[in-house]
Amino acid sequence: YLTNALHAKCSSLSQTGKMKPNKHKLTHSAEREFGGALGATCIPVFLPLTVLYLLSVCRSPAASVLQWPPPLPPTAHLWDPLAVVLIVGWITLQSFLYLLPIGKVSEGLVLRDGSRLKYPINGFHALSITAVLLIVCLWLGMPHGYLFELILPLAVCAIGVSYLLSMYLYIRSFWAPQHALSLGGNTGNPLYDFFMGRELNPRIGDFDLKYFCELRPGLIGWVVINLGMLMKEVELRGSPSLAMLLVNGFQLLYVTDALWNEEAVLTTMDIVHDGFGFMLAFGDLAWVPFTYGLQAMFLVVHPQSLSTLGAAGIILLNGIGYYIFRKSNSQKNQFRRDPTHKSVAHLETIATATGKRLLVSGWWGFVRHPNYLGDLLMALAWSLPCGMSHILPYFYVIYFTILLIHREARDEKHCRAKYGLAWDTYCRRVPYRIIPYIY
Ligand SMILES: NC(=O)C1=CN([C@@H]2O[C@H](COP(=O)(O)OP(=O)(O)OC[C@H]3O[C@@H](n4cnc5c(N)ncnc54)[C@H](OP(=O)(O)O)[C@@H]3O)[C@@H](O)[C@H]2O)C=CC1
Ligand SMILES: CC(C)=CCC[C@@H](C)[C@H]1CC=C2C3=C(CC[C@@]21C)[C@@]1(C)CC[C@H](O)C(C)(C)[C@@H]1CC3
Repeated sequence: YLTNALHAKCSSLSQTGKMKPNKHKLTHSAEREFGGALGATCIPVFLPLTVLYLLSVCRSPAASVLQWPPPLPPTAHLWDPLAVVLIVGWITLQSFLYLLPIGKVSEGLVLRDGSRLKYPINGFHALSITAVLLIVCLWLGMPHGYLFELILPLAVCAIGVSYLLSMYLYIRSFWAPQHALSLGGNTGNPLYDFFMGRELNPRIGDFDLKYFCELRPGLIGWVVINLGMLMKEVELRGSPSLAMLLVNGFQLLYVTDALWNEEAVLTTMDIVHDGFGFMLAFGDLAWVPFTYGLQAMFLVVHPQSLSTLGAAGIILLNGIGYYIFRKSNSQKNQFRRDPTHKSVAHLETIATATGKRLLVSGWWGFVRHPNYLGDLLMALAWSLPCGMSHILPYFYVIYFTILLIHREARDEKHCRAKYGLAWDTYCRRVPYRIIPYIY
């Protein structure tokens, strides 16, 4: 209800706030997330250091997070001009592919001023063209395994780019009209707003910066780095291991799925609700490509032997996770886009005061976040090929559990504000959040 009141307030402000730099704040400090101003000050320092620490530990022979002193690299190993060329070249290539007039154009959800933004749906084309370019480069003899040596300078450079981008986003947001500002990132506290992001959908012309960063350079970069680790293994041992093939295959499936179903990202919390600030810029450009693939990097230095039965079990786990993840996400997207479609029309729903309905049967009647459950099962399957001897390859599944529990709580708060009593009824009908009978 508070959100709706703010929506109405912002729509009226939008009539006046177009030309002058905006200085108004839209929310009050009581609603701050991520530990408020203190969290927003510490996280931008702590997380970039965590990326560099994890990469260093992963490449060390012990690969132990408890190792003291930690195996930190000399500063000279953190910098290489080639990394700058590769990162700038990579972002330029992905921007060029984003702008290619191929694929369809889709509309996002209705914004506070009643308008809808248009988005190019050509992510899968971008992935395919990148794959062809990569194959040509490999065929011409490009030493792709060198990414293993270059990983720290690449990460430093990506972190630098995410800082520069966040500063640009923060500054330009003061010229955005009021209705284009996010409701959560405009408290008036510069550090907090820098972290959360002031502007909702910053664009340069038709180029949507948040949508581009969410799915292109980081996500595709992640699987390109994974392939680099596979090539490094081939250099060292003559052929890729089964564990490395599984990790590469699973994560490639995940990224391909995200780009194949690109349109679905238009209804996620990040695009609809969150501003574009340091959290997402750093998450998309540095955190995802350099920590989500730690398993492949771990396998280069710590080879694992995997039995056929073990591999079959892990493939089955990933398959089940993927099935739940895909089916539940597709069911909700289909329902939100067209509730009368034959695949969802038979499902039981409850009405809400907003006019939108909530599913209470099918996947969304099983638990309140079936998509998170599937995602978590996949996360576990990505770590298991690395064996049980180290905790480091399980970093992703541990971090992801924390992220999704926190995300679920944030979403719950938004839904309760949006749907009021209907949300409480839904929670009574579907009591478990992510894991049936457990959580
Ligand atoms: N790999 C990674 O790092 C990450 C992956 N993810 C994945 O991204 C995907 C999207 O996640 P996310 O954006 O967090 O959230 P969801 O896709 O789960 O969307 C939540 C929204 O769905 C709608 N909704 C909730 N319950 C119902 C219902 N019963 N019936 C109809 N609509 C409902 C509500 O929005 P409304 O009613 O307004 O439509 C709610 O705000 C997930 O699969 C998640 O696992 C997410 C974060 C990180
Ligand atoms: C620690 C830190 C800075 C966290 C920031 C969070 C981001 C890394 C994630 C927030 C939501 C994300 C999503 C995906 C990747 C990670 C981030 C950006 C996603 C693109 C992965 C692929 C999925 O299929 C997806 C498209 C559903 C998903 C959307 C959310």
